[in-house]
Amino acid sequence: MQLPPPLETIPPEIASVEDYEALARERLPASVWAYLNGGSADELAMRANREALLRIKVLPRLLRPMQGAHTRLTLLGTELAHPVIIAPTAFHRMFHPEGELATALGAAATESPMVVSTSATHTLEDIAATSRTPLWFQLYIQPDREFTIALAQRAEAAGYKALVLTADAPLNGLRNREQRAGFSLPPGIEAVNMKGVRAFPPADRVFGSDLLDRAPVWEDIAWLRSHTSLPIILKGVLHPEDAELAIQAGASGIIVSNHGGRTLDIVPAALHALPAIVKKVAGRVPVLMDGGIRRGSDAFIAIAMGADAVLCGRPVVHGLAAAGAVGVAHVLKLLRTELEMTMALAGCRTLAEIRNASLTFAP
Ligand SMILES: Cc1cc2nc3c(=O)[nH]c(=O)nc-3n(C[C@H](O)[C@H](O)[C@H](O)COP(=O)(O)O)c2cc1C
Ligand SMILES: CC(C)CC(=O)C(=O)O
Repeated sequence: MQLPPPLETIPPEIASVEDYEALARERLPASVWAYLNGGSADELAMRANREALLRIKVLPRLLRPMQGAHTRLTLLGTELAHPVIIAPTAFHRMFHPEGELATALGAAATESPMVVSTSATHTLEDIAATSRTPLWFQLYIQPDREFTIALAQRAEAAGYKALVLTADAPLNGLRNREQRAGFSLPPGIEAVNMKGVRAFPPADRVFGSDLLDRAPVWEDIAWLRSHTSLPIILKGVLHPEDAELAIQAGASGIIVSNHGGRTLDIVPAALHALPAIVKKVAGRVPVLMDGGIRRGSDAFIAIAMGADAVLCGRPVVHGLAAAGAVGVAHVLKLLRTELEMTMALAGCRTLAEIRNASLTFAP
């Protein structure tokens, strides 16, 4: 697959993460862009993620001491320099020739943990060998359960620190934008870690298809736990009762997410679902959130509403498409710096102090 050369240096007028969007778009075929930036159906859930964040305002506190300010946190026993994590996104070689290896280098430059997708385009072992930051492996439980276990065990052997079990996509959402743009995977782009999986041919129906009949259920979490010692983080939780079931099933963490608005389109913004889940979980396991994080101040708001950390999806891929590892590093650096500036201007010395920040709603 031929892409125009990535930028070698970052133009000085690139001031914010969203400036990367235009640079990425120029470098990608229209159908690939539709896959990357689209949501499902009418893209209501995707837009809701942004709108929810834009409506929250922070009442800053004045004249507070800031000596020793930092963004460190400990998550599942690992100390992290900051709370911005790379969300799992599929097929990085479709956006840049070096694919996930470039993303992992960018992550290392900014001490950002990375969640590697089941549908990565480099082997999970090669990504681990390149990485210098904590890696988590995102797992889709496959209809072929034996294959799923083998994949999870490969991730454990390669040094991944957790499994992120994505539960909100037993089927792909209705990807109307992709359909209209005629998206299909370009030649040479494949989910290499899935080689050898027992294939179930695509069905022309939803109900009664093998995919749905073999879709994962709650019992699969206990089954997965019996085959791995890695902590399992459940991704895609929006209902507080599902957060409770996840904890009962032995999950070590929860990601509140609507999959960036790419699965069911009639769900709330992840941010709106967050407070009830935080209340239900009551500190028993970490609660993370993704969807619409485009500024360090968005991370601040999510943390003020109870998230322990956030994940960022599309902007990282925009950075990758525009400028490879350098672009990824720059996107993450912008988010980190903006988070620190927001904390400084709001009078919060630590992430714990953000929790007590006073929030209000935009009129
Ligand atoms: C191009 C793309 C590919 C994605 N692939 C995966 C995936 O393989 N596994 C997964 O759990 N989530 C996947 N997601 C969802 C992200 O992990 C994340 O939930 C979402 O992108 C967060 O929203 P944001 O893009 O607004 O930051 C993907 C998202 C995008 C945009
Ligand atoms: C391979 C896909 C199922 C990846 C995904 O989760 C997405 O595109 O949102």
